[in-house]
Amino acid sequence: MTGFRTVVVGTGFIGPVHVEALGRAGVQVAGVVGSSPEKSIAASQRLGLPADYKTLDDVLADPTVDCVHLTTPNRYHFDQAKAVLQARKHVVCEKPLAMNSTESAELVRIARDSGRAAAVAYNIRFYPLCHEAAARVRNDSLGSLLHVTGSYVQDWLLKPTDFNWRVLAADGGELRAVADIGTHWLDLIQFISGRRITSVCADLRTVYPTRQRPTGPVQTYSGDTPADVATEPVEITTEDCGAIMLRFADGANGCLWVSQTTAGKKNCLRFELAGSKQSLTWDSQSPNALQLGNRDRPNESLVRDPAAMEPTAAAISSYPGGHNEGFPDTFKQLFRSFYGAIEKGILSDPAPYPTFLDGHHEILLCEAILKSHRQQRWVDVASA
Ligand SMILES: NC(=O)C1=CN([C@@H]2O[C@H](COP(=O)(O)OP(=O)(O)OC[C@H]3O[C@@H](n4cnc5c(N)ncnc54)[C@H](OP(=O)(O)O)[C@@H]3O)[C@@H](O)[C@H]2O)C=CC1
Ligand SMILES: O=C1CO[C@H](CO)[C@@H](O)[C@@H]1O
Repeated sequence: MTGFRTVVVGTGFIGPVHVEALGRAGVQVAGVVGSSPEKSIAASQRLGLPADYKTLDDVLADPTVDCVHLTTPNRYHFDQAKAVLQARKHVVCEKPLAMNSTESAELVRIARDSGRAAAVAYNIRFYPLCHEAAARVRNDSLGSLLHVTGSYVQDWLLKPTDFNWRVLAADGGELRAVADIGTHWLDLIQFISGRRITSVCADLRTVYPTRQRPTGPVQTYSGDTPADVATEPVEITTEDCGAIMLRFADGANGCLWVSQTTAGKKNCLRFELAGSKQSLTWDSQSPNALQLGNRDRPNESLVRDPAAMEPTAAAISSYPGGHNEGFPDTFKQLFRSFYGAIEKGILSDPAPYPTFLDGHHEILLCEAILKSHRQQRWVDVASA
């Protein structure tokens, strides 16, 4: 990638992942911005970057910055993405795109009017074998799609003393586990299957209606709250886990289980796509193998190898077979796809990366899921 200058806003868990991946994708990182000027300077020093920008306003005022990546907590995404686009810069926003569909619809409109590219960081699409699965659906290897099942489970919020801004509806949104990790699965499955989910039926559960909040800040995945840290009880309305039945546009159906309270599962997304000829099974904790399930011949395991994969999957695979690729590589590939599309003049849908329209669709899905849970019935997903 030549010529792009990008700034990353947010310096917690995923901000530095963006910084590293941008460097590996060949995009110049011009700086990082934290929640205060002091934190911006400290993070710049930590990451070995110039400390030219103390706030997002500094970044927006600089015409030499082409693009801004937003890796802040969910409640800031709308205002920050809007400001970036209105400053006529490209934007990559972390998921979920916004706190509700009024916000996400407005962002879609602003992005369209801006003539700038706008992506949501649904990075899991960019595991090469997820692109391989999508190509195999398109070339009819699976036959017609019958059903799709799977889960996304973690354990970092297993204890009532585990705390993070995500558990608060005001910071993360009314839905938590579903919006935070479930939407990765829902985005991925719709990308692979090439079909929209049209109706949902959900049953969600808040395992801990009260959690203990440390009186100081807590970073994502920071582990157990130390015993000597003072805490206060906080009422929790967001869900820890839940099941969602799904109907797809062409009649296929399926279900998703989401949980942030499954001991031993650190960050585990699994799917099984069942077609009339073959099934595909994948697990994010072993991302370099895709299982092909056959009825009349032995099952097969496709090990990630550019020489043996469909061209679209080989194109996002940097290393030969046997040289494992993982989570950080997905961001590199997503950013290559995003900046590569801008270089080709692709600034809106359809695009080879998840767009703000995809992000808006995920918010509409979340709203249908919450409504379905509250009313305990099937709910149609509103059209984007
Ligand atoms: N695609 C993926 O795989 C992942 C996506 N995410 C998404 O990324 C986002 C951030 O999550 P995560 O990194 O885990 O969160 P963290 O809490 O670890 O980090 C958030 C960062 O945002 C900074 N921040 C807060 N408010 C502002 C502000 N107004 N301006 C600038 N910076 C601010 C914080 O600074 P300070 O600490 O100084 O307050 C902190 O550096 C979320 O939307 C999340 O859903 C997260 C993880 C993985
Ligand atoms: O992919 C992810 C890994 O876990 C994080 C913490 O729950 C999520 O926010 C994130 O989207």
